[in-house]
Amino acid sequence: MAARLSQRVAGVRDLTRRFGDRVVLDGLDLDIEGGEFIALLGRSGSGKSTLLRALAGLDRDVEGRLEVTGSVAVAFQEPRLVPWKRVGSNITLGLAVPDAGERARRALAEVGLTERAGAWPLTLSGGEAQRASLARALVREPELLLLDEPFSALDALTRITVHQLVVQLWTVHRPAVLLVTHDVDEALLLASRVLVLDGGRIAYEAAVTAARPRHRDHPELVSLRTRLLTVLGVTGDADDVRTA
Ligand SMILES: Nc1ncnc2c1ncn2[C@@H]1O[C@H](COP(=O)(O)OP(=O)(O)OP(=O)(O)O)[C@@H](O)[C@H]1O
Repeated sequence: MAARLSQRVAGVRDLTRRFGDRVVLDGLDLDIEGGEFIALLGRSGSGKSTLLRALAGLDRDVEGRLEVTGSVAVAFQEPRLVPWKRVGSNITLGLAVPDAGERARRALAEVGLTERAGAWPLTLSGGEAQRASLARALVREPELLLLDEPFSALDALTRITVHQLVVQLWTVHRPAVLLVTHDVDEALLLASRVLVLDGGRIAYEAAVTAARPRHRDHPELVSLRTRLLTVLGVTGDADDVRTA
């Protein structure tokens, strides 16, 4: 897929989402440029998944303007593989292109799952299932990849491996990425722009310019981490970077 840097793939203006009397998104504005890697932080219940669902076209009850110009793929916290289809068939489920099989083969190879193409989803480890979920998203060659806490259920070591994989896939394919996460360090290690959702709007944003692969002790990340924890209202041990 060709790089589509600097071309807007999504534009959101005055986006509002109410659930009964509760206003979760309150006139939110956001532009997503082609090829950028955004991490979206915010306290639990601040509306991160609600925004992601709106961008994915999964919520028709939002008010305001929402323009998504590129193709979109989503990966969720749980891999959501269909248990009665083998891994290879899961990757291309609903994909109506003539070269679906070849695309699936390539995508599985990219996430290191060639050997598991014929396996049943329930026999995969958590990390393998999440990699299959990434392959299913990639095979659609999205211009906007929406990731809703896809790493949060993984153990620490697997999470590091999958982080590296995501950066590698992003570097090669260059979709714009919107990653919802609770983890400030994850946001700083991966993203080129970090947003904080609060009060129904983007309350804070910062660019992250450090070269990848990044180390959490990089001075830019250290200073951004402190700022983000303050914005998120996290007090106490500064090493405790999970916000919920
Ligand atoms: N379908 C729904 N009906 C009623 N309320 C909802 C619905 N979906 C979300 N909400 C409410 O909207 C608020 C924001 O939810 P959302 O899942 O977007 O938050 P979040 O920031 O992703 O939270 P978390 O970090 O805990 O996953 C919550 O208070 C939630 O209860």
